[in-house]
Amino acid sequence: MGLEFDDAFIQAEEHRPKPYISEAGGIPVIDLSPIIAGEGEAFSDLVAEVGSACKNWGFFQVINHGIDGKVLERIHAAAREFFALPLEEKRRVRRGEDNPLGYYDAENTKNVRDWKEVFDFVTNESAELPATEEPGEKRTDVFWNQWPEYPPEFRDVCKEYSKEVEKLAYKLVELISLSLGLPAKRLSSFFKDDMNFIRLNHYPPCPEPQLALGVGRHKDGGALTVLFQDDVGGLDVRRKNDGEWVRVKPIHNSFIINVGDIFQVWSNDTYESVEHRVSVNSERERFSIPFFFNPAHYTNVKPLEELTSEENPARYEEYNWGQFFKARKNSNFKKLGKENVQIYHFKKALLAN
Ligand SMILES: O=C(O)CCC(=O)C(=O)O
Ligand SMILES: [Fe+2]
Repeated sequence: MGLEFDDAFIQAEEHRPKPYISEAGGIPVIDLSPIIAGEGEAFSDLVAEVGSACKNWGFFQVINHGIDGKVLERIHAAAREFFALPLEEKRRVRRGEDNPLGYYDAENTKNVRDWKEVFDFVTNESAELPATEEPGEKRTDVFWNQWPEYPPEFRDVCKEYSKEVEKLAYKLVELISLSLGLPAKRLSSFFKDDMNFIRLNHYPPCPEPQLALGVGRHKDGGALTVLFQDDVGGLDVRRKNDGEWVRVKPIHNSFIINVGDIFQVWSNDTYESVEHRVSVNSERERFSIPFFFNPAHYTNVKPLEELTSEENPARYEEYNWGQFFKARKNSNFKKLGKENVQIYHFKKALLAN
């Protein structure tokens, strides 16, 4: 394995995981089977359940989501085989300054190195980002997928997975829209030229699991995350009611869903993007696969008109999603020594009355 423990991985004392983290009283588990009917009492109950999970937790787990267990097995196996390759082989599809997609083993979250290696790809084969508005420079960035030669089925398996998970993400966005009192398809057009990407995460056993994290505490910047994890466990979510870290208990073939920053802004803080992190352990490697469901890069994000009023004015200034994404990507790549962009930077100073 390529990772060797050094000081770059050490979290400040207040951010280190406690030796024991409770799985009790964790995030809600929601049965999605009423989606098939799409109406009726069970469906309305489902919408209400999704709404209260988004409001109280920002996170929930779904079962009976309609994705065949074999699809999950195939992507899990492909990830396992890819990360087991020699480092030189993985580095043939390495992420670089000009293209942030592919293999990478030196990502920082909030300027501390994560104990993980990743492989990123976009679901649209390539993705375009808006021009950088720097003096003397007008450049459009294009990201493109870099597919490894081994395992040979890797690309097809990734494509199969992305198609399935994208369908699920659309359904979840519809449920969340309904839960906010909006028409089911209210948000669909934002995702027309989406900028979705999938990350394969591999967290090797860590010699110092009490000092490091697989991913440091953060909030997801996009609209919605649909995460598959294996049965090892390690995802910790900050519980809203008391600020405690709770471990998400793995449920075989389930997905973990969380609303990202964009939903927080669209819903004008009705739903909140919740902090989470990944703890590692010294014995077992862990795999996880987040799908980040994002609108088109040209989307300007702001609170939805239907959800604001004179009594509940918009709490955020509009911001451009593509620029936000790019700023985040750069700060993950480089140790910048400063805070990366956050949605509270767009929060309006509201006059108290
Ligand atoms: O591995 C996990 O469980 C979560 C990873 C994560 O939060 C992320 O990649 O944004
Ligand atoms: Fe995350």
